[in-house]
Amino acid sequence: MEAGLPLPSSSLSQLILTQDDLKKIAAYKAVEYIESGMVLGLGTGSTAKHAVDRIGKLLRQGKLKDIVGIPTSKKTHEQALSLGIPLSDLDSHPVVDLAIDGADEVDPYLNLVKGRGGSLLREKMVEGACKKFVVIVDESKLVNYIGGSGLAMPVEASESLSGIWLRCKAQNFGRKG
Ligand SMILES: O=C[C@H](O)[C@H](O)[C@H](O)COP(=O)(O)O
Repeated sequence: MEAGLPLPSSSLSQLILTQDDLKKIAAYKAVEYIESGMVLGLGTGSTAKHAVDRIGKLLRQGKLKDIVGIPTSKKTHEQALSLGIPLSDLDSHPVVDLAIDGADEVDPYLNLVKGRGGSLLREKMVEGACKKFVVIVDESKLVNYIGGSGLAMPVEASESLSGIWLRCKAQNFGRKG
């Protein structure tokens, strides 16, 4: 199905949408928030991929102009390059106008689990620098509580991060350094 909304209402009752169709519809809706000239955070995963495809198409059609994309993974970098989306990084563009990405879980308070696709750290860097963050999910990602899917929980570990944690802990005990 080509998810070019709106769908004709007469055929709605006969449509059976796949999970991928739903991802695409959500992704295309998010892309409507993009304006020419924006610096965009480009998410990772099977849902965000539809958004990146759509951005590439709108650029080719001349409906979007002067977009700069900041990818959140090597895979997204390669996809965007193949679509001709101009790319940059946070050093050159420390403020991102809008980021679009999927999520692994969303609870009723809009808390998220992200990173099951393996790009948690870069996503946090890019999406933490954005003015607006649009998260696109199909209903399979909705949970009553974080962890409710019962699937793996992405965990981030690095020497520098544990260093930060140790420093915070030391300060809590009233020590410096
Ligand atoms: O690291 C991956 C990202 O957080 C993805 O946005 C997340 O895993 C959702 O991916 P998908 O859209 O493929 O379900």
